[in-house]
Amino acid sequence: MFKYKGIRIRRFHRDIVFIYLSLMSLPFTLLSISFLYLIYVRSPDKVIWGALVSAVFAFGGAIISFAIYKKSDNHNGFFTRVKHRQLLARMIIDNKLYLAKNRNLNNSRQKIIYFPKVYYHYKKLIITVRFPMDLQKNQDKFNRIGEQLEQALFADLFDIVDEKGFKAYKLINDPIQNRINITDIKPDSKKIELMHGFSWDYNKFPHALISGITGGGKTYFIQALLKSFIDLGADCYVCDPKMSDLSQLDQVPILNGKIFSSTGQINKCVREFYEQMVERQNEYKELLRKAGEIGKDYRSFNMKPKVLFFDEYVAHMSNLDFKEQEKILGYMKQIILLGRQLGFFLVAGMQRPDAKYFEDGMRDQFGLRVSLGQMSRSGYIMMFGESDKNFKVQSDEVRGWGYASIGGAYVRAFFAPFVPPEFSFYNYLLNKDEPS
Ligand SMILES: Nc1ncnc2c1ncn2[C@@H]1O[C@H](COP(=O)(O)OP(=O)(O)OP(=O)(O)O)[C@@H](O)[C@H]1O
Repeated sequence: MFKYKGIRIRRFHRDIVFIYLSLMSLPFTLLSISFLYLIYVRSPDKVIWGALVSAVFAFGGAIISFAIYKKSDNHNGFFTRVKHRQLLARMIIDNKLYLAKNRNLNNSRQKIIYFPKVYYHYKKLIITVRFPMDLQKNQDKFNRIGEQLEQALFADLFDIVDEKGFKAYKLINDPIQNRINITDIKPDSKKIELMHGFSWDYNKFPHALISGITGGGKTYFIQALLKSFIDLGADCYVCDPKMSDLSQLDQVPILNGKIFSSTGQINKCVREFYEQMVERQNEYKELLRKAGEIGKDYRSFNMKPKVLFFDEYVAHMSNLDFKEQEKILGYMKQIILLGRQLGFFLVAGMQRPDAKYFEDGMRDQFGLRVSLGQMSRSGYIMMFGESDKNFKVQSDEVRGWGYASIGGAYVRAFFAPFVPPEFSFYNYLLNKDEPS
């Protein structure tokens, strides 16, 4: 079946921006020339004045064209995409990724006999660049071109797909542009949008693991998830041993009595959350038996989701004695294992996912994994496993940035929903009705 691969990159694309600008200025230039010609024919004595007016008009046209170009060269505008094509053409030409031969023995000028079939495709914020796998001289280079593409296009590589005859690199253009505001998160029974074009299907990939250096934005991101689940009508519980901003939320009716900070309270909360899940499991089995169906989940029986937010999970665990640790770990494993179908979700925050408290492949069971702020290579490996991702650092001015992966897919650059200074989470929750 025919599949649209995108716009083929041609040699002339190396100057495509200039070509577009010239075409846009052309009407102005033609009008100027016509005007000058008219003056010359009708009043030759005013030709100097006419030339001046024409020049100003043509120059104005060039400026307008340039202004349109500048305006459209951001936010994934038309010229951003034109520029990408220019960059790709230049990359192919400057790196001699084509085949050429001398025109003849006496002429050292070269004739290109093979220009690779590279395609550029852009849809819904995603750039796909396809390189040919045609056994030509550069196939090896095209197999390892991801990092170069990221740098040239100023984009984040999030997937590489092998297609028939092509290798497709998928990138997000300047990912910070896809950042959303905390007030723009509109969760539904299927997903929570975390960035434009990046949503978390929490039923399919349940539980979230969030790590981050101090000041990386963990608490803010946990707040964004808490807000989303509360908006969904979920029953939320918060364990916050650090007594951060989250602890203050105990004052709002919707979270009253559901925020825990001391070691004893937190252990009790985890145990009770687990017990509620076991209770629901029995109820669910009964309902399922009556309905005589399989393959359903909590949503089929109008059960509301329940979410346990556990910040500083590792710090809390390291304060417990061995016996208590075993107990909490046991509850956590069960919640992770059975929670999806029953609508019991876990959002765990920590500085580093210490392997000691994530035994038996527990880490891989977290559907959403997010690291915030700059982490060490070993920290990234702990979060996402071994990957060839090129982890870059953002400027100090940007807060709440990091990397994310859903369902073990390719790790991608992430910007947590932006929380503007005027947004008061406390006031927002004050106006929320308690879940029935
Ligand atoms: N998503 C965001 N939107 C706006 N500002 C943010 C965001 N994330 C972080 N910040 C800024 O960074 C600061 C630190 O964020 P936060 O308190 O979430 O860090 P943290 O990782 O929880 O740190 P710690 O572990 O030390 O508490 C915030 O006070 C805020 O100014």
